[in-house]
Order: sequence, then C-alpha cells, then structure tokens
Amino acid sequence: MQSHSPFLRIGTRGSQLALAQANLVRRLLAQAHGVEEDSIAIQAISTSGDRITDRPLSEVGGKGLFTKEIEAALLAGEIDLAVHSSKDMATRLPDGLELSVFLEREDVRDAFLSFVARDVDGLPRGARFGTSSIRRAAQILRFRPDLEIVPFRGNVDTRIRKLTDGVADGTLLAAAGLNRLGRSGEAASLLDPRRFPPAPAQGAIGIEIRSEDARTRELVAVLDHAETHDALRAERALLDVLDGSCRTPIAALTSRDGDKLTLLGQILSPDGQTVYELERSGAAAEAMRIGHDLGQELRDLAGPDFLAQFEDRGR
Ligand SMILES: NCc1[nH]cc(CCC(=O)O)c1CC(=O)O
Repeated sequence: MQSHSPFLRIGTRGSQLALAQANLVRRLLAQAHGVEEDSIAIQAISTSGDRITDRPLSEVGGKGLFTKEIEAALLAGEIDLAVHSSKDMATRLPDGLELSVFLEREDVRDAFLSFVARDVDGLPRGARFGTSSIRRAAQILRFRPDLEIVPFRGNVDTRIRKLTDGVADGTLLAAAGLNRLGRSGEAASLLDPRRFPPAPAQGAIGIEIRSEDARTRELVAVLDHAETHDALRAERALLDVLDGSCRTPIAALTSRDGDKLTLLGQILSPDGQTVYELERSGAAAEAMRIGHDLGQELRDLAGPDFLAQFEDRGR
C-alpha cells in the first residue's frame, strides 16, 4: 500500500523478464531524479499473450497480444508509462500513445541453448529444434534443412526443463533476455548476427507514454539512448513496410560508424530455402527513411507472390 501518491506508475507484463526490465527502469529513474525507488510503483498487468501459452503466437494474432491490456491502462491513466520489449511492439500504436524512449540496447544476438551440441552446426542429423518463432525456424532450416522444428514456448526455466526432458535438442533465446535475468551462463554459444540476424528491435527496452503527458515525457527522456533510438527508428520502419501481420520471417541488423548507419534486412520463406537480403547505409539522422526505403527495396526484390503467402487472409 502506498501512503501517498507515487512519483510515477510503471505498467508492465508480469513475466520474469518483463518485471526485471521494469525494475531496471525504476532503478534508473529513481537515480536520475533523486527519489526513493519505492516512490515508483510497478503494476504487473496480465496480457492475452501471457494467457495463451499452448499455441505459437504467430497463429493467434499480431504483436498487440503482449501490449493491449497495458496500453488500455495507460490510456485510462492508471499508469504513467509502460515498459516493453520493443521487439513485441506493433509498428503502429493506438492513437494518443507513443514510444518516446529506448534504453541503451543489450546484446542483439540470439543465444543457442543445448545439452547435446555447442552450436547449431554441431547438432546431430535430424535433431529436434525447439522454437515457435517463424524467423528462428526459417533461419535454422536455411542452414540445417534436416532439423525438425518443434513448437517451444515458455520462460527460461521451462525451456531448459524441456531441453533436459528431451522435448528438443536445441533452442534459441534472445541473449538480451538471458543477460537481464542474470542467466547468460545457460547459453552454449551466441549466434553470429550476420549469419542469423535478430528480430527487428531485439534487445531494446522501450518506454511508452501518453502523447499529451508532458510531465512523464520529460521525466523519462533522461533514459533515452540516441544511438539505440536511431537503430529502432530504422528497424521499426523496415518492419512497418514489410509486415503488418507478424507472419513474415523477417530479421534486421543495424550497425553504426560515426554518423553513418547501416541497416541489413532479411526476409525468408518459412523453410529457409529462399532468402532475400539487402543492406543500405545513410546518415543516422535519416534512420527512418533508410528503414522505409530498404523495406520497399526488399518488397520489390521478393515480389508480390512471395509476400502474398504471409498475408492475413482473415482481414
Ligand atoms: N518474443 C518474446 C521476447 N520478447 C523479447 C524477448 C527478449 C528480450 C529482448 O529482445 O529485448 C523475448 C524472448 C526471446 O526472444 O528470447
């Protein structure tokens, strides 16, 4: 119970990783503004994505699944800011909301977890690979078409138990999530991000606020990391052009050299046997344009028939 009204109210999902991220944001905000950590409230909000655990999320609906209930609380004024994994965010937000801050990015790479091999190439022929991510499945099948993909969800402990139980011989998790949970030691190895580019926005915590809330906007602005924000502008613009449904296996990797930003974009067929990949560079100030243009070029390269296979036929 809070005896007086809190300095700020953070909304988040209730998963271990989401709570770790919200706690990180709380600690940084308390430090930046010289307030006690417990003057910043954290409200865990259950989302549809958390409740549906038996099916791949790409089958159930878009990325909004992890954010809908949190965004409703934000719009209703029950919380002041929402802390998200940017990777789970749709590219178009509800009216009145915006992603105004991106914290400095964690490791963007995927980590390989297995008790039978040190890396993907070391898995035995025909081994079972656990992932419910269409991007990860396509990227793995590209190099290892012999592997059998099995659905795999749950938190770090659930996944490790499934590996121990032999449900799968290997799986992938974002290194960022493992690191934030203090579990980086669980990884057998980290994937080369040029061979296996990560999901757009992977590894970056985003803060969402009400557009009209000037007080919160100013309070959270200190946490924004300019270089991460540029990369996220580019990657989210790419994603916006290529995929409204989140059924497309799509990957992106941003690199930076001074003021120059380079964006690698990749789209794959679900079996990984067709891969379109392009890279474009430009001034970091043009990040959004670079992402948008690269998305258009990838669209043109792949052609309408290729992209049509991912369209949401229910719409
Ligand atoms: N799809 C769930 C999700 N959303 C964000 C992360 C990891 C943390 C991050 O990318 O910031 C994860 C888990 C995973 O992919 O291993």
